[in-house]
Amino acid sequence: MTTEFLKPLEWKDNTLYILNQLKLPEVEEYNPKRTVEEVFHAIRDMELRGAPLIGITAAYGMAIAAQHINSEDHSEFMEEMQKQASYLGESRPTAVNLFWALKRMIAKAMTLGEVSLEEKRKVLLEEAMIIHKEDIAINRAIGENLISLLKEDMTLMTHCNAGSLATSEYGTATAPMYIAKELGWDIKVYANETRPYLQGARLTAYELARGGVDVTLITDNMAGFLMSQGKIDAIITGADRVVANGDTANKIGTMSLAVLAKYFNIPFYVAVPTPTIDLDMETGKEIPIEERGHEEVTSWFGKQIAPKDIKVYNPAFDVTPNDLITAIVTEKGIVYPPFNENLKKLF
Ligand SMILES: CSC[C@H]1O[C@H](OP(=O)(O)O)[C@H](O)[C@@H]1O
Repeated sequence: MTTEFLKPLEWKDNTLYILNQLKLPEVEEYNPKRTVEEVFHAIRDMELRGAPLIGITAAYGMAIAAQHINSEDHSEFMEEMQKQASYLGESRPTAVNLFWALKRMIAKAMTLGEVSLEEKRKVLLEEAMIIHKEDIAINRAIGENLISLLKEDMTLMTHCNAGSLATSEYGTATAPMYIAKELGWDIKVYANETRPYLQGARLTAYELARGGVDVTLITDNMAGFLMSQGKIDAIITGADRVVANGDTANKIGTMSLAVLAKYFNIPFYVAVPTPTIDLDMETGKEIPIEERGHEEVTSWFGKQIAPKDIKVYNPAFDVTPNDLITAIVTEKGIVYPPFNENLKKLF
């Protein structure tokens, strides 16, 4: 039996509708985004989030940008498209998928010098839809590659949300979990709540339970204790940027899990589509780490949970050193160390 997934976005009636993840799990509300500014704020304010989904949304944002350009002159068209791409590129710095999608849309636009403005708009919308459709196939392939590393009765742990609410359909880290369920395997999953935005509690627990996967929610500080009890067979996370030597940026707390996994000798897998791999960066030291507002730590939806003016440090990501990663699983195959030699073979 196949899984029915929540759609984090939908292009309908020439409008981009985005599921507002800030309201999940209580409310499933889709909001229309008709301007580049609206798309920018949806990404920046995390109405939607997740590296691949950010890329897909930015691609639709560039299609929307084209609809607001009225010049038939190609150089004027490209100048405005570049401007909008730079603007969207300022929304969030860590997930390389954003920049990958923007570059791909600009490259497509550059090939359209000889066609009408109307045709440019049509082709760019089609390109965004292709990027979206490709992501669905990529995630299924990641799941099929990753499940070959698992056994039917395993207990897994995942961090943050790298599921259908961060991508399309199967997700990346969650892809083998959904496929295992479809195969009738007895896979159990522990989802870490993932402070401060609570992607695990609000999104992963929600989507896996909704999809019929056996999921248990824990707070982040329980992860090590579970591992010490021998209850975790493997840890699977997503990623926001994997660089040439395999160092991996992902949600804050991921690196701590990888250290614990090493200590307790538990396999640590990173599930990632190739657009999340950035070979232009040699090591994780180069990855820009987004810092977000203090209010995400001191309150939650208006409920003050810390002193209002307390000093706060709120990095949204950390970088897991490549030597803590067992394998990086992509749609093109499973990559083992030495990552600085093996990742580039994917391209
Ligand atoms: C497959 S999603 C990748 C990645 O994105 C999430 O970050 P955020 O929720 O801040 O966009 C998280 O790090 C996921 O693992």
